[in-house]
Amino acid sequence: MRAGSEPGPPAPQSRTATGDRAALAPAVAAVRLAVRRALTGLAGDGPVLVACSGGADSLALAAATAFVAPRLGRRAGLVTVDHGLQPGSAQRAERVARWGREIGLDPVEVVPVTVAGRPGGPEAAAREARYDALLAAARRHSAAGLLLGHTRDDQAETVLLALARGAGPRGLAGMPPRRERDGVPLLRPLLDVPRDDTREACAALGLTPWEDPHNADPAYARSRVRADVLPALVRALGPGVVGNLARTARLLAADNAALDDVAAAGLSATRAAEGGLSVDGLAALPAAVRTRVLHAWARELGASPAALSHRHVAALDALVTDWHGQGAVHLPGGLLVRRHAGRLTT
Ligand SMILES: Nc1ncnc2c1ncn2[C@@H]1O[C@H](COP(=O)(O)OP(=O)(O)OP(=O)(O)O)[C@@H](O)[C@H]1O
Repeated sequence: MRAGSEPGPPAPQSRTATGDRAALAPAVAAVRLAVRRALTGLAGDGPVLVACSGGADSLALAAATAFVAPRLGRRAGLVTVDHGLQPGSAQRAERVARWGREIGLDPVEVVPVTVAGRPGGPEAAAREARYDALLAAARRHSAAGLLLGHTRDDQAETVLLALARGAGPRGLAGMPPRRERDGVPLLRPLLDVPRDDTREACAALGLTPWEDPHNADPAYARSRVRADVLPALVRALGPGVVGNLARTARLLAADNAALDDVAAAGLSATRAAEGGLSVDGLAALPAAVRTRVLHAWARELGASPAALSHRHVAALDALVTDWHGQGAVHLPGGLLVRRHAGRLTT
């Protein structure tokens, strides 16, 4: 989590934070190109909103968006969330907002959130509060997209963390460059941009990013991956590792999309006329499709995706493939699924 910034004075060589001479820096050009690709062909007339913490990634993203969006005939704004968790966070958020207005972003908003009282650990609670606030701001402004600053390095870390917890293809596909959440298109234009480029772009533009102490805190698995694991892999296997991990995510995302389509058709085909799903129909499907059908069905029944685990799906699958008269399967949300008369039913 990053929650504020202190954009510094313009560097001597740059006239403004988005000025022409700064465009000579290759990193600035790389970030702008990535933003241009993400915004080209974007549907809707509303502004795009950059979610900006003041960290290097979202600062470089905001600067590039302020430059690119008007050239594509699109308004661009900025939202910064004040989690209120660290002393001075409100002032930091105000500085980010002031900088955003100075470089021509409009609308610009600081949104304070209350993290306490939300379920989960402090990081998860802050993330939930942040996304709620960002999505609400995007809806308020009828935004065509909410832009997040995740980089290629974030993607590589996500893939490694997924591998380490034994995730399936869905987890290994990492973060999508684009997806709809609560009616708002979330865009991650920098997923192919190395983190070093966002830092270099900030330096070239004379911006001083805020360094979130959480990002270096070894209490968090992601921080340890960032500080120790990825650098060790790069030392052992070469600098291509980061890009390769991100490519694995892209490849798996494409496979997932195709398999999800097949599973949607499989779900329709296995629905029983009396309700529930036909066991024979499910048994005839390849395992990779069947487990997706069961996952999609469980969600349809009301199991929350966050709480639905590999274990739940495996237990549903066992009702089909390892039937020995076992009892009902408990799904999150108090749902019970049992096998009866050749069908899975609630
Ligand atoms: N305080 C904030 N205000 C606005 N946007 C933010 C804030 N913090 C993070 N973001 C946005 O989220 C992006 C990812 O930030 P970060 O990696 O710190 O979050 P995270 O906790 O890993 O979130 P995620 O669940 O998206 O992985 C940033 O690049 C930025 O676009």
